Amino acid sequence: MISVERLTKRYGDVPAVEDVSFHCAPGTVTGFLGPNGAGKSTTMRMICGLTRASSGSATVKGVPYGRIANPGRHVGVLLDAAAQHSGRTGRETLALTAQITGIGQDRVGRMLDLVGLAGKPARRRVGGYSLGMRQRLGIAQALIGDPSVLILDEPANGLDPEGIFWMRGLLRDFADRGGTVLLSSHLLREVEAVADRFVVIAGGRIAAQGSKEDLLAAPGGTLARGLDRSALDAALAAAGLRFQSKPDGSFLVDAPAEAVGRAAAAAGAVLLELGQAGGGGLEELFLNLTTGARPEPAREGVLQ
Ligand SMILES: Nc1ncnc2c1ncn2[C@@H]1O[C@H](COP(=O)(O)OP(=O)(O)OP(=O)(O)O)[C@@H](O)[C@H]1O
Repeated sequence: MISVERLTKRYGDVPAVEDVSFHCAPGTVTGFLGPNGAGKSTTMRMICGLTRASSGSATVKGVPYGRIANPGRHVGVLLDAAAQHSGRTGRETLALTAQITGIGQDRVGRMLDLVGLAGKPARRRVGGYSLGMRQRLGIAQALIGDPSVLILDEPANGLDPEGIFWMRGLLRDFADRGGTVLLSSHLLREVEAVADRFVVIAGGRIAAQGSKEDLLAAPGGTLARGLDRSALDAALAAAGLRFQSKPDGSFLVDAPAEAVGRAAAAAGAVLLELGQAGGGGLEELFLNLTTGARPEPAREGVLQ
């Protein structure tokens, strides 16, 4: 469990994070989303005790991170894959982490296997690693202590499509076995594919949070487009349906798709498109929430 309560960070007069609260439960992957400079990394750093909060608090498994004895056994953290020591090999890096964490060295080989760095890559110096390889090594470091919580800042950065697919499976499996995952990413489709909950932050404030189902649920209504705009307009009106026309020539109808289809059929209006409105997924949600003005404080599960 990760609990963040009214976390705030100011750099001088500039607020980087303001009044941010959310919870990540065991068995779930929480996608932490926001545009550049939104405050994701600062929030994650505060959770991990690397940046001191101006106010508010964060706990992991009920205690502040800094008070967890041997945190690597409980919380796997990957905040900056580029920060690894470039002179050590991948295997040496993991061996050192295992030693510090008090983990048997046998787990080093298992983790290298798991992240796809076994063999020759493990013997190479990290300085010669690609960003994707560093991310894999960072994930191995995060997992080596067999933690129940993972905090990962942009772990998919630099991974190729196969790597992203692999990581998605790894995180899903981790959560399905009862683990807690907090994951920030710019790769919206990847987050959409793996996360159960989203926390969206913009301008340092929570713009929305809730379950995937709640946040991505269509606002209701049916989107319809006809071959002849005025014919469909007349058909919808004749059926007594409430609707509004959109600038692109389609109609947003306050009725199920079947009713719209029947209205069009009854009037002989040819339909080119008929579907649920608002199916733009996470990308549309993200853009709606984060484009433009600084949002006001949000309520749980409610979009601003
Ligand atoms: N050490 C610092 N000193 C001053 N301002 C900072 C510092 N660290 C972060 N900031 C500012 O705080 C705000 C939030 O930054 P943060 O790195 O947390 O955003 P982010 O959501 O992680 O962005 P990105 O997606 O680009 O990594 C930004 O305006 C940033 O410039």
